[in-house]
Amino acid sequence: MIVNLNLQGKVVIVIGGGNEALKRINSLLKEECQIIVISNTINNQIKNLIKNKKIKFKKQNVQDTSILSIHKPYMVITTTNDKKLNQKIINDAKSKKIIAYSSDNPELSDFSNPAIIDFENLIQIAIFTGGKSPAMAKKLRIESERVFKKLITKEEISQMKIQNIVREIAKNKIAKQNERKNYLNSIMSNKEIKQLIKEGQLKKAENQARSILRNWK
Ligand SMILES: C[C@@]1(CC(=O)O)C2=NC(=C\c3[nH]c(c(CCC(=O)O)c3CC(=O)O)Cc3[nH]c(c(CC(=O)O)c3CCC(=O)O)/C=C3\N/C(=C\2)[C@@H](CCC(=O)O)[C@]3(C)CC(=O)O)/[C@H]1CCC(=O)O
Ligand SMILES: NC(=O)c1ccc[n+]([C@@H]2O[C@H](COP(=O)([O-])OP(=O)(O)OC[C@H]3O[C@@H](n4cnc5c(N)ncnc54)[C@H](O)[C@@H]3O)[C@@H](O)[C@H]2O)c1
Repeated sequence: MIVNLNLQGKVVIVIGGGNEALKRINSLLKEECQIIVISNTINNQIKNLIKNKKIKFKKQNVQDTSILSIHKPYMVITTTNDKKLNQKIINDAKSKKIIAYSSDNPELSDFSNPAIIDFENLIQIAIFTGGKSPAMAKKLRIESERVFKKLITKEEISQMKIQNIVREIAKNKIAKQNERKNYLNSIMSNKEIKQLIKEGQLKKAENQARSILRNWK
């Protein structure tokens, strides 16, 4: 089942510092969680992230699962090239009710990683083959990215940003969900707002949406 995990403010440990660790760190960076990398070596890109204070680093040769009791993470991702160690970590994490993922063990992991098409961290499209062919997931991601980039316009992304703002206000202002839906749809199809978005006048478009909300009966 594809779900979206909320990791905001949570501690996530990544064990290992190679290419696979980097892939996992890059997707975690969008989640506003606290990332701690534990490894005996790290590649240059991870080094840069540490230098820029995006992630924390503990140089350590991991031999047992004591790091789980020490750091008490919400999630652990193990990416070492030592299959036995990865397995030990993932098993102990499960017994401690920590969400666990191992790059070399999809069967034991609590979640998997689809190929993702991302638009400004506002829209994500996932392609998943259920472990049948990650390489095909990547190929289809690259092909569909081209199509979706044509399909989803800059104006629609701006509309989404406005919807996000006025939707929150509407939750307090309009009691009935059905009415809120009508209001949000009216903003989406409002010609004046569409025109302002087209002209790049986003603040004016937002104010117009706010004004319609103020007068909504
Ligand atoms: C989609 C993507 C997302 C991401 O990684 O974030 C992703 N793998 C990608 C690429 C890729 N991975 C591998 C190759 C080489 C070809 C090959 O071996 O097949 C390529 C292609 C390349 O690199 O070009 C090797 C590989 N992958 C896995 C194993 C272990 C195993 O199968 O046991 C091994 C063998 C390791 C070894 O041999 O040591 C397992 C998984 N890989 C998954 C995701 C999950 C299933 C997703 C699905 O089914 O759709 C799953 C189950 C992991 C999980 O649980 O999350 C990302 C593309 C991102 C993009 O560019 O968009
Ligand atoms: N899921 C996927 O899509 C996918 C893709 C490629 C590879 N993999 C798997 O991911 C694993 C890692 O791949 P990689 O390319 O990052 O490998 P790598 O060899 O580049 O990196 C392994 C890292 O783990 C660290 N490490 C190893 N033993 C350690 C220990 N005891 N304590 C601390 N750190 C330790 C190493 O220092 C290194 O930084 C492999 O097992 C591979 O099979 C999965």
